Amino acid sequence: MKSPVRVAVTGAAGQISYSLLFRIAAGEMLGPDQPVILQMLEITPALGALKGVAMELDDCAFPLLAGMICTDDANVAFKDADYALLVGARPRGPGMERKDLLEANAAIFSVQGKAINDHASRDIKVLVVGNPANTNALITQRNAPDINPRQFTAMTRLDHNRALTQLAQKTDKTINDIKHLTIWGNHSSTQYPDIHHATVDGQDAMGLIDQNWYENDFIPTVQQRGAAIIDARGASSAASAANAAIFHMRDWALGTAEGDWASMAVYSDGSYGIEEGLIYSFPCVCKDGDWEIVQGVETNEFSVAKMKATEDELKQERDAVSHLLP
Ligand SMILES: NC(=O)C1=CN([C@@H]2O[C@H](COP(=O)(O)OP(=O)(O)OC[C@H]3O[C@@H](n4cnc5c(N)ncnc54)[C@H](O)[C@@H]3O)[C@@H](O)[C@H]2O)C=CC1
Ligand SMILES: O=C([O-])CC(=O)C(=O)O
Repeated sequence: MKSPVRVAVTGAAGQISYSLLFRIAAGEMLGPDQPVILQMLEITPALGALKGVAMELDDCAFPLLAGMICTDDANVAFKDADYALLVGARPRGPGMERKDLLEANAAIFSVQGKAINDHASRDIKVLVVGNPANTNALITQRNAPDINPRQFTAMTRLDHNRALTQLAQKTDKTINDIKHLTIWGNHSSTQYPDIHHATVDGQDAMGLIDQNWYENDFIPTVQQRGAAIIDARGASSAASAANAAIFHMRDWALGTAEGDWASMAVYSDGSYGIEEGLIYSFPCVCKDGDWEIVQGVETNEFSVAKMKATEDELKQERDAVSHLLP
């Protein structure tokens, strides 16, 4: 058995964490031979509810759960953390865009970035889930100047998974038949779900569907899926978001599937002409605990326009929080 690693989870008494924590403790994120210590952060009024979650974790008797910390102090939650999942933030309601949450949520991430900088493991891997996720990840990263910016990522895996299922259902195949699908850009309604390189059971995806379905059905369905869940459920997606967080971290730590890639919002190095330093979703391959942006993916005029539109939105979001970016 390996020695335990420390996993910090914020918003630990919220609805996403109620799915997430149990799967981390069951070994679904870091593997069946990796014990974990859960370091759970909440705001003070939610500490009672968090205690209840910790009691349930106890009652699961997970063999891999090597310890738990419940706290309302970010400096304690991130102490020596090897992984951090930043979930704690307000969710949107009907009729809102995710960027409408910037004002309510952005300050959380500057505080937590500083706490990570001062207390976490120098090798920490950070995933930001709380919305607007890409810009919150940027705020976190910029407030943690002593840590390599590559270690701060945001979640577009839920969008990736949504796109897989839409394409599988349309082509009457399973998600296991699909490879090389990409979500570019922001986790927002400007994201660009791209299937130009995707294959379905070895066949070119674009040859199996028509352009009208792609542009007017598939793309808007994936872009608006979060809002559709809010309308249907009366609350934003939780179990599917937790699942995507598990997949993102699992792939980052243990590697992406052979012969495929995953969508991850990562620190742009200028690839595909995207401004350096933005947290932008790219096709990524992970190996040995590190990610790499897949290079050489061809982009036509349609794709370039969509990639640029979502980049422009990220620049606007960044400019709106410039006071939080040291
Ligand atoms: N990136 C993505 O694909 C997705 C992102 N989200 C986002 O995830 C976030 C959380 O969603 P839910 O769990 O449904 O919300 P929730 O409201 O059920 O839980 C959020 C929790 O965070 C806590 N919290 C607030 N401020 C905090 C702070 N400073 N430190 C620690 N904890 C804090 C709250 O007390 C609450 O318990 C939302 O911003 C939501 O929009 C949701 C689905 C998908
Ligand atoms: O739509 C929302 O506000 C929650 C979310 O990010 C998603 O489900 O993708």
